[in-house]
Amino acid sequence: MKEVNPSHNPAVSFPLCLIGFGNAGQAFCQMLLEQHDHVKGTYGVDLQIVAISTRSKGTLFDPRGLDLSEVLTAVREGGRLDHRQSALTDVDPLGLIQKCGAKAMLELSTLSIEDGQPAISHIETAFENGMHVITANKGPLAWAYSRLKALADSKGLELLHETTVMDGAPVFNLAKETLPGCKVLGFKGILNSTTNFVLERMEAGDNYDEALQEAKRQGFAEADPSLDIDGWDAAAKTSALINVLMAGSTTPLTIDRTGIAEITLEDITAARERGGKLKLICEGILENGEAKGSVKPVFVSNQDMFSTIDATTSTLCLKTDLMGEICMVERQPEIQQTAYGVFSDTLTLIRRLKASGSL
Ligand SMILES: NC(=O)C1=CN([C@@H]2O[C@H](COP(=O)(O)OP(=O)(O)OC[C@H]3O[C@@H](n4cnc5c(N)ncnc54)[C@H](OP(=O)(O)O)[C@@H]3O)[C@@H](O)[C@H]2O)C=CC1
Ligand SMILES: N[C@@H](CC=O)C(=O)O
Repeated sequence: MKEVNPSHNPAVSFPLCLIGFGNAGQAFCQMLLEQHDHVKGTYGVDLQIVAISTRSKGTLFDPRGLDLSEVLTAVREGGRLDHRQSALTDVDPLGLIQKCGAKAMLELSTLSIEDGQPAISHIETAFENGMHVITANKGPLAWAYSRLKALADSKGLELLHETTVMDGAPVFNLAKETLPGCKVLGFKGILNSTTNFVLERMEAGDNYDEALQEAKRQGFAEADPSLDIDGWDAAAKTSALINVLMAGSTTPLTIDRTGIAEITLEDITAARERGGKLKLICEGILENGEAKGSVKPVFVSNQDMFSTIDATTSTLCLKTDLMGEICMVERQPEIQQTAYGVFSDTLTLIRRLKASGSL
């Protein structure tokens, strides 16, 4: 759909606050730099990042909007955000969310598998301060989705989270927006790029440690890659899918989880000799009316579509009551596809606000 700013009115300023400025935050800002004028021309909205918080690289706040090009150069060249002294602040993330005056807070901080914190508090504080929320961090969905969604609804605010599973591929949008009347009864997928990549490299005879280093270098491994290897990231995604699409109340701890740490070259060779591969499979099922999840390495035969899911590629098959099974494949995503997930949620938010007349 082509939407053009029809009124030729001056663009409406739309300030954003970023909590977290690592691989995803920086890639999103790069995309925003490139797409800013297009968004302004199409939607009549002037997207401005007014605040950025990190754990160790510094915090920035400028209500007039930060110069993204300068910020990106500073962090890439010096590893810190101190490009302009006047924008530097030492306020903590919650204080920054309270004072920044943004219309939306983007939660792009590190996954915390034990409890989803402090990202859950960041989101609650944003809602308490009248901000919409976009999260790439799956912890809050895995630990507190129904509570956060209820809070958002009670305040007439949006909670958007497309990036949490399969980056920018429209997984949640597919189920929520394009399959009216359909119930999701279960799902099966390969949802963790790092483990899929490492297993494939091991199949090719490469060294496990080198494969993991490469996943870190390319920016898709978690800050603590044991969260990928031990199946925790996949468990958080499985939990998020169950909680959002199947009205479940799981956490990563209630997902039946086995990672790939124990898989040996002998296991991989044995799978090849049996005519297949080992893949880390995520599943959600309904058992006696209760939604349950599992993550485990499974033998997949070479005739199975899942055996073609190579490198960082991921896939998800949804089992529905009225539309049978629908599968989506995200072919070899890079960090740009993560950035697109956040960018697409930003546009979804703008479109919804415009449609409801609140922008
Ligand atoms: N990378 C990917 O391909 C994808 C990532 N995701 C999710 O997106 C999120 C971000 O990922 P990514 O950018 O790769 O992760 P990074 O580790 O590269 O970046 C995380 C950022 O969050 C900051 N941070 C951590 N804790 C806090 C805190 N308490 N307060 C403020 N800032 C904090 C870090 O600060 P500092 O810079 O000082 O370390 C860093 O800037 C994660 O939750 C991840 O699971 C989702 C889909 C794909
Ligand atoms: N660490 C994750 C990144 C995206 O969620 C992965 O490897 O899939």
